[in-house]
Amino acid sequence: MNTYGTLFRLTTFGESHGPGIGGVIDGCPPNIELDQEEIQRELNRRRPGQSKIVTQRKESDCVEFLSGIFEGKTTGTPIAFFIRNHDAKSKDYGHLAHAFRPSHADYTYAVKYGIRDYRGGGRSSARETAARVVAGAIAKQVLRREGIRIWAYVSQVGEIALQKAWHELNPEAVESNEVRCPDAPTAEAMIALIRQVRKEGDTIGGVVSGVIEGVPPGLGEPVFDKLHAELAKAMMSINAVKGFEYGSGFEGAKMRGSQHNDLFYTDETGRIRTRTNYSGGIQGGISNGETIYFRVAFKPVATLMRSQESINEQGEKITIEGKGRHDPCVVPRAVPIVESMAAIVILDFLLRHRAYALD
Ligand SMILES: Cc1cc2nc3c(=O)[nH]c(=O)nc-3n(C[C@H](O)[C@H](O)[C@H](O)COP(=O)(O)O)c2cc1C
Ligand SMILES: C=C(O[C@@H]1CC(C(=O)O)=C[C@@H](OP(=O)(O)O)[C@H]1O)C(=O)O
Repeated sequence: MNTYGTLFRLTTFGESHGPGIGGVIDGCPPNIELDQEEIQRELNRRRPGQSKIVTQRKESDCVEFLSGIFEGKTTGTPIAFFIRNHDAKSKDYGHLAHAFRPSHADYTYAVKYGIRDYRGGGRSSARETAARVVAGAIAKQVLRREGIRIWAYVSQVGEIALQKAWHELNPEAVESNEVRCPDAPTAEAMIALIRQVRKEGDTIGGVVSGVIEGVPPGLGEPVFDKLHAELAKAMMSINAVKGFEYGSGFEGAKMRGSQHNDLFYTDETGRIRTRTNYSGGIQGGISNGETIYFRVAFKPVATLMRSQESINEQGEKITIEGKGRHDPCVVPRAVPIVESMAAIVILDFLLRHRAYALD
């Protein structure tokens, strides 16, 4: 479906080469003073054309709010918004009207619907994620009032992996370079690799790490809607995502219980804490009050600036030319998308948690 969330719900609409992209947020709490410039700043972090290592499509991505906000505050009614497309170059997609790009969504959309907007991949384009960033920026502002902070950063591009854990990093440094890795020497190496790959007409994958601090204990449902299950779904719903892990993740499979167990203690304020955090802040699908941290793996972008073998709608062998403006690596622009999806999930669970208490 085109809607996500239980109490804080986002519906998105639009295509990459249609008039624009937008959304409707239902269930946002009323009387929240919104900083609209901050929402625009978040969109600017995702915007195409923001640097030399991303797609060169030039969009201002200016968001226009149509409802749900009065005198700068949320009214509790649906918040509808629209972002107009200004720089779609649809002629770059003419050769794909009856052909399928390898590993994009052209074939699966054609087989599912029997009709597709081939221009820019239509609805399968990551342009849709602009709407998620608007909702995420609003959710983040609500969560900040609750002392919850969400941040993400690029921790890997190809084989270049940041060798520091989240707690050794300065979140303020994420925006200090165009790849969004908060460690300057690693960022430099990542940028050089993306430039090199782009020069070769190729693309490369990467990892975005996410951190959620200040989550109270008790968020999440115990069986199906486990907090980590919803985070996984939210992250896996982002274009080009191939993997999600939280806490010790796949590394945990190599460990023994005696190493992996997070031992409890009571701190000086009387709060129950754990000495280690292999659980990643979630036990039994419910937050335990420790920091939630996770990793999201993105594949290399499917559209290459070189020719590739493929087939057309008749199943005949063809060669697809590399054309248009594409990201050589998605992770620099995926950082605000990951933060946004995390914020939407956490706010939704916070509202669900509050619904348990009547006073
Ligand atoms: C921020 C971002 C930017 C992307 N840019 C491109 C792009 O320029 N070209 C492209 O072919 N795919 C791009 N993608 C990936 C496609 O949208 C994605 O591969 C496609 O929808 C097929 O879905 P799947 O890879 O999840 O199976 C991007 C993804 C993200 C998250
Ligand atoms: C437009 C955006 O990124 C696009 C994401 C995308 C894809 O296939 O996902 C392919 C390219 O689309 P187009 O060729 O139509 O410009 C990117 O530029 C955006 O993120 O706003």
